[in-house]
Amino acid sequence: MSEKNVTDNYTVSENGQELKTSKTPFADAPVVLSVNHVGKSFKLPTEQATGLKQAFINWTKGIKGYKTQEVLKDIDFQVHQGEFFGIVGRNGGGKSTLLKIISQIYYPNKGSVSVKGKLVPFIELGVGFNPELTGRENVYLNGCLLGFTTEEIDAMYDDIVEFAELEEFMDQKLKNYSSGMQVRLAFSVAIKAQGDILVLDEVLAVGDEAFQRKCDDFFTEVKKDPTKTVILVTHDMGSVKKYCTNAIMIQDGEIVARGNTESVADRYTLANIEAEKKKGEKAAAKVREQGIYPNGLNERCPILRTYAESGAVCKSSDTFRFAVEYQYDEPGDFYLAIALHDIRRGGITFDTGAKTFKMKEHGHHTVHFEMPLSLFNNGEFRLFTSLRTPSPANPNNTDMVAVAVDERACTFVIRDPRNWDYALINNRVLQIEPVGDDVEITGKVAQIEAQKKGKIGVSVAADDAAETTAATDQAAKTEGK
Ligand SMILES: Nc1ncnc2c1ncn2[C@@H]1O[C@H](COP(=O)(O)OP(=O)(O)OP(=O)(O)O)[C@@H](O)[C@H]1O
Repeated sequence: MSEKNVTDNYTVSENGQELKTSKTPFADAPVVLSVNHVGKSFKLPTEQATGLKQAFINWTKGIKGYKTQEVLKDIDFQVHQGEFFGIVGRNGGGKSTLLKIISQIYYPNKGSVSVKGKLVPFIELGVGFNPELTGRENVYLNGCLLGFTTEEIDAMYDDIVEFAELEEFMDQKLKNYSSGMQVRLAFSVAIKAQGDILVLDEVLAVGDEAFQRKCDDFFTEVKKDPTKTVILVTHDMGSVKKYCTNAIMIQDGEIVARGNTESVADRYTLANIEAEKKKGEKAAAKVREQGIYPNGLNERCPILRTYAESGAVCKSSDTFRFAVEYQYDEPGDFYLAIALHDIRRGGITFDTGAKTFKMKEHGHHTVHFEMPLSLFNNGEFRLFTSLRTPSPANPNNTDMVAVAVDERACTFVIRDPRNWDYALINNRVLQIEPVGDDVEITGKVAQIEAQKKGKIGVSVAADDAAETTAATDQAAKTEGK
């Protein structure tokens, strides 16, 4: 794996292959967090000695009674002032451990961390809060633990309470708060405290929809402030792309991708898809060996899974190829129906219909399909396949025998710099035409039109993907919420 100095260039590298490099706009800002070759391991107990005699026997046999788990291996990166820095990775990769080391909750076994400025962590709920104290007392206690003076907390108190929307509850004991209210208070203290570096584990930043919207607005604002630095651990690639200026991906305690947020997000999505595929293969093997049927399958159809045969991160110009593996031994007609689910927006975007694909082969078989993606804007999609037989009561209808869900469904994403993110269908394939002469088509759509008519030979630049009017932006924002 080759990596460039993140202070000068963004680099995503995997198996020695550089994916993308560009100059970071924060390269000239001072470094506020430096994580230098950090390593961390934990001792996990294996055999416990029940007494001195056993301890002695274990010692003579060289049995230590614990094994060492290396959770972080040589983590090395820097964060500049003003950056919104994302840390992504699959479960158990070591992200929380890294945040705890950055926040001085854990010490590293090797390497060092240096922080310039006041660092405010929000990584473990309940730390610094006492259920027996009131909301007001807890704000002061927590502020004090974060290193603020009483005068400083006085100055930010109203802001914290207003953001948490807990004005009427501040004199109640924390133990009487709902869990959502506790999260809101803790989160508000963290983000409204006048720190320089905010360290956030996004998993904790939950709340109702209205509160999430406020957090969303806060992130958008803080991103514009060149004096504030945010370190965010998240599993949501939408947040990474929306807020982060730079990101790393941690896998098995190592940085496997760093830099450009798009590339890091794609790397993470691919890792998830790969892991899902492996789980699907394992489950299929288990069915064959042990006759255990996973969710959606049964003894009539013990195998049904859909998997990508082309890359799972696609462009609009790609044709997505996928396969469906099934086992069905009963005589008679049977069909495959395929539905396309839009993960981000919800809902079924497309359905082949129950009787479109009649299968010719019984037994254990794999069939292959392809689907052009030219219609869609950027998004995340999932293909669900069901195996169906004609309904005995009405042969025009079908009954579902089995359905491929969970890791047996197939996920793919469309990421194309020419596309917009918020609308489903791209404006190279669908346009609304004005009737009459009182509307002029301008901007990107006019360029596409002119291109189609052969008036201009240039292609639409990637930057145009960002071109949108304030009105449509607002509409999309409202829709998204
Ligand atoms: N105090 C501890 N003692 C022993 N093992 C620990 C401790 N803290 C973390 N681990 C182990 O370290 C590994 C990484 O955990 P960590 O919580 O850092 O991962 P993560 O990437 O944050 O995961 P997630 O996305 O699920 O939050 C796990 O195997 C976990 O069991």
